[in-house]
Amino acid sequence: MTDSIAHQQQLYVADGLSDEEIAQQADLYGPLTDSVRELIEIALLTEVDDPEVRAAMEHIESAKQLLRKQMIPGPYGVRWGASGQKRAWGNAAAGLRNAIAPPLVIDCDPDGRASTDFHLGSAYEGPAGLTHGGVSALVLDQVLGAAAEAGGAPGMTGTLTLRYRRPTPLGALHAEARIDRLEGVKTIVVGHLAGPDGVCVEAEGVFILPRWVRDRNSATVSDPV
Ligand SMILES: CCCCCCCC(=O)SCCNC(=O)CCNC(=O)[C@H](O)C(C)(C)COP(=O)(O)OP(=O)(O)OC[C@H]1O[C@@H](n2cnc3c(N)ncnc32)[C@H](O)[C@@H]1OP(=O)(O)O
Repeated sequence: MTDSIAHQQQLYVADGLSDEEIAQQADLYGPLTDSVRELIEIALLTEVDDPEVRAAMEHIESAKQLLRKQMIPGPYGVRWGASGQKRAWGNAAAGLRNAIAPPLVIDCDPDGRASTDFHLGSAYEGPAGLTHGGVSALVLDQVLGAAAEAGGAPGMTGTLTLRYRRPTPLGALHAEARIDRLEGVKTIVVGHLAGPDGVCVEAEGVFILPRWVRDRNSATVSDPV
């Protein structure tokens, strides 16, 4: 086993938190994440002058010092509570504690479907006024992966194929995915990202449970994503 796989395995943790403790953490840190996300947008768009910018930076520096007093060594990893509730709170697309995540709140169906309605603000711009193509890929990777997981055939993304059919606006968007078929250890998922004028990006993903997960029986590390 390579060092990188061993390191990755250590980040799948059953920490035994109760649902109540998890809800308390979500209530505490979720609003912090929302606030930082809002700060990103404000920092991007503000046009205040030098004194206000300098004063704001001092406040931000104070906040950083407060929050740094006690830290996870990082990264967050994936954790399961006592009831089996999964927390991928560091996830770049959907993590409750990750301010760069849009965030996606994904509805999942055990028949292998997933969908999400979400909003992308100015921080996700690529071409002027439009969503960055890499952000579209991020969203679709996550939603397709969630469909694979929901259908009981999770995996890491082996291949993600995208067709950008029309520009994706910023603002209110929708993404959905479904398992198309299973081929041995591969789960093939199809989906799309749509704006108010229809489908903008079509996607097909091949999701594969890594060999090290396939080879071991431990329930605590049965889900690599
Ligand atoms: C709810 C959560 C949603 C999360 C969504 C987000 C998911 C992610 O972003 S994951 C991060 C991005 N992906 C990665 O970093 C993956 C990196 N790659 C790997 O870890 C490995 O190459 C992995 C797991 C894809 C395959 O490795 P391994 O399990 O050893 O494959 P291996 O046993 O050689 O091959 C198994 C089968 O898959 C096929 N295969 C292997 N790699 C790929 C690939 N990249 N694409 C397509 N097929 C592949 C093989 O041909 C073989 O097919 P068959 O059974 O028909 O002969």
